[in-house]
Amino acid sequence: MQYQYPSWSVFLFKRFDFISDFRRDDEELKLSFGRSNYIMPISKLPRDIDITKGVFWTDITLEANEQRFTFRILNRHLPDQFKNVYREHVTDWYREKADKIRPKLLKLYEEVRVFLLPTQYIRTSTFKEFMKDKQDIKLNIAWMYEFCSDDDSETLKKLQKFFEDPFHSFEKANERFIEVERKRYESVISSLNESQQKACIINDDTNIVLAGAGTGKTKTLEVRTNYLIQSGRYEPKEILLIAFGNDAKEELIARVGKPNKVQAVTFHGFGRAIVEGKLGRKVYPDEIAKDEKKLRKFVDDEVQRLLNEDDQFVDLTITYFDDFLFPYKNPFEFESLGEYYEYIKTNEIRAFSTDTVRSYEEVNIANFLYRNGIKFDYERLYPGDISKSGFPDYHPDFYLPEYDIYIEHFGVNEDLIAPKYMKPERYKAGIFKKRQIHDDNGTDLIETFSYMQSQGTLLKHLKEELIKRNVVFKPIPKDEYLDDLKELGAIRKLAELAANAIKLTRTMNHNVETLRASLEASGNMSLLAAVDVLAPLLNHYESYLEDQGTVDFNTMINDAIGIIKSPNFDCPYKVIMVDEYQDMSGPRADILMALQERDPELVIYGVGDDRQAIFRFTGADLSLTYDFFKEFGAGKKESLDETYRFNDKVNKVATRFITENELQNKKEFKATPVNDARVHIVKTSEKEQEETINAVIDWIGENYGACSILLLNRYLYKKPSYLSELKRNCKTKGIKLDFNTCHASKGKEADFVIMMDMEKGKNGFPSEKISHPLIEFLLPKLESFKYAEERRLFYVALTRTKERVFILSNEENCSEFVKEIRKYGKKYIDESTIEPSLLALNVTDELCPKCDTGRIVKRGKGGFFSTCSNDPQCDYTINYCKRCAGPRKRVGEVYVCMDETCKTKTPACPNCDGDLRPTSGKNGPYWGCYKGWQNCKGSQNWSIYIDDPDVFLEE
Ligand SMILES: Nc1ncnc2c1ncn2[C@@H]1O[C@H](COP(=O)(O)OP(=O)(O)OP(=O)(O)O)[C@@H](O)[C@H]1O
Repeated sequence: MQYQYPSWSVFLFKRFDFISDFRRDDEELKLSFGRSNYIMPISKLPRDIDITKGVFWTDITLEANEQRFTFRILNRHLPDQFKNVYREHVTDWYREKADKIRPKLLKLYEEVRVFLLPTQYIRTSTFKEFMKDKQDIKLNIAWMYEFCSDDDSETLKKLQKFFEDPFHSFEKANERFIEVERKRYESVISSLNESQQKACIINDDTNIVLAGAGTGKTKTLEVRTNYLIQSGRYEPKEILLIAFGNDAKEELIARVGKPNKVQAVTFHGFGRAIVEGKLGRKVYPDEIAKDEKKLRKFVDDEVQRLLNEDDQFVDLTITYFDDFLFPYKNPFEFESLGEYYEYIKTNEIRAFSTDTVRSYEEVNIANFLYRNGIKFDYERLYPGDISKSGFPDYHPDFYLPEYDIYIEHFGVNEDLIAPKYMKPERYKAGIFKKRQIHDDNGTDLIETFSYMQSQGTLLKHLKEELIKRNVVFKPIPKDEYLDDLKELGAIRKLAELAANAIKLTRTMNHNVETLRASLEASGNMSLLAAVDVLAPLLNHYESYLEDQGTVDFNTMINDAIGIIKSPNFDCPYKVIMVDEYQDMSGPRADILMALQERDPELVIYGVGDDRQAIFRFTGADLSLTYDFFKEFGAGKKESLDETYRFNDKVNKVATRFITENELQNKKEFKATPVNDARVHIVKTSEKEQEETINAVIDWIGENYGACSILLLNRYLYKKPSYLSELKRNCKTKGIKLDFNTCHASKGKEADFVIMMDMEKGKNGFPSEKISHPLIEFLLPKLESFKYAEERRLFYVALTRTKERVFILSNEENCSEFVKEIRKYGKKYIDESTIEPSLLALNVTDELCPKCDTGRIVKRGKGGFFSTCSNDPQCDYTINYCKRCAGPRKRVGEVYVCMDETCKTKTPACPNCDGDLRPTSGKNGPYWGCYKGWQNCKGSQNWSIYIDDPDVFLEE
């Protein structure tokens, strides 16, 4: 339709700017207004236009290509008609366009519909391939609906929705597929719950099922294997199951492999089979690669040989021990004196010549003096006058009797500030008092400081000071020093370290050169001394394997990767399923990646639990679980939501404990509710543990009858010597008792768990052993959360139970973990079902006021005095009233019992804080200090107290 002008208006064209022409020309609208011509692409124009009518004139606005064009016409010039004509031209254009596009879109919709049909699990790669040529499609097609039939409109709406978020539609399609499959294969998967069924059916390129203990991960693997075969998707020979250890493999074979005729292997076995397949002959892993003890012996023998025959190795070893005799930690890193004492005790930091040195730095000084043949006494009583100092007695750290020189080591920084837990103000005042004592008495004092140790100048400074005083250095011969190192156990530990480092260097695919290079690159220069000692041992190991014609697991895995990457390798598997995926290590993941690269169709499926990752010490890297998709490419993650093994009370304790570490999976699982607490802390002591285990077994026997018990220990060497007796005792009650380490208990379950030896320390739980910095360097990075790995191990141990866990707590040396779960309250933690042992009763809940972490332990038959549980490092003692064992306080020269009905007095030592006791000497009875054994000579005249009826006399 053309815009029709009124015939009379023509004359106006000559006087005003009027529309002289307005029509559509294919894709454009053409408008002549006044003397100007406008061409506007219809695709850029709005469907309608605005007109604003005035009394005589109408304003018409057109916008196209970001240009705005407004013109004014007389109302008589029929603006409405103009508007209609405009609308008609544009609508025609859209209609024609819709007619052209509609069939293409309907075809596209059909393609999408068929793609999303629930006939298969759509893999991420398939989805990406499908979307490859559709990435740029942005469907703005709402305008089309008016030109389509109702049916077509509905279809187009669905298509538009798909392109708004294709990934969502893809996920929905897979959900529909899962629903269809659940119904279709109900008979195959009905033993699983809903979340397990989902996890069973997913089949993306990469799949990870992460779930907590007892949620049926292995069961899901079992049923999934059956489902994949029953549904005809895969043949048994196309499926491979992989476990980490031999025990786990055997379990996988029994539960999953055999019933489905599917192969189950370990990673090492898999690598070996690939290598043997290629070579057409058997390869043999060497005994020293298979057996840790044999490797230790192998390395130990070589260390001994080198120390006897190779001077250069001897020098390297001695240099190594200058820095690494004991694991060093700066005293300022500790929170309390107790923590510092625990570090000394735990790491068995002691000097060659004496057992009593209190700090790491003092040990260093003692060993330096010893190595240089300088005689010394440690903490000998100072004989000079100390009366002005206010000290009851004074024991300088070191005294060199041949030279009459004293050495004091002060635990302070450059500003003479001690760590907080040392009461810095008092400590600083003490430094000045000690200096004053030496000044007053004219004795020679050498001072050393903590900050010197951190700066690496401690021994240099000491040496300079000693040389200034003409002290003669007579270094003990190397042989003698080596003997001392042997006696201290340091050479044995070096061989142990080397064996471990050789294993890890191989596992992590390092050699001496790459190790040195990465230490240098990361600025770990001090560790180069350790690598210098390691190098000849590692070379010996490698040439031994070569000479024997044998291999280790690292060779098998690396060779297997090489073969997989070679052109002729043909992988028979289409699905690889890994149990306990959280134990994955870098080289093992490399095998899977090499297979995946070879065949992009390969499905990788892992089931695991990040809470049960406890094998970092073998090279397992939890980041491979957290970053699963980053490593293997995009895929599907599922989790299981119900635990079948244990009740809600065990579940609550285990979940709360493990999720203290923010990084762990936070998911809560459903569990069967019970009313009472099912985690029991049983108070006992080291000496009474056997008795306590029997008490627990008796209680279980009486209350439950026939059942199974898993007795767990953090360490294999702590396996009870009386285990067979325990087993016999259990048998008579119809109870099956097994012993396991916590590590070996993974994957196992029993009605009851008894965790023995829960205590603090290097060989406690958590283990407070500081691992060597070289080992830490070789291992995958650990989260910074304190005891993260030990926490997971405790979680594994707790979650082996079906009914109850009994934690045997050595109260004299209480574990951090026990202290922590104690705080969960009576609803979850029970402490009264099993009676505490007698010695355990002596341990009070009171914390030591001196070191802050030890607990006060009542000692002596009547409990008349207490010590700190960090004894002997912490020397805190407190005496109670000798008559009633009540608290007392010092009043002048006597201690007075604060109990109003007792009020007994005990004479106090005038020289120290000890009690005086009736003593007989040459000249008859007198009051002598109890601390005579500590060289205190404090005494009082017998006659002073003898007539006072309140003074305690019995002894
Ligand atoms: N759907 C289910 N119904 C009943 N019992 C189940 C179900 N799923 C698993 N179980 C049972 O729960 C227990 C734990 O299962 P499974 O060993 O497969 O768990 P898991 O997750 O592998 O455990 P963990 O990680 O602690 O080794 C087994 O006794 C198993 O038979």
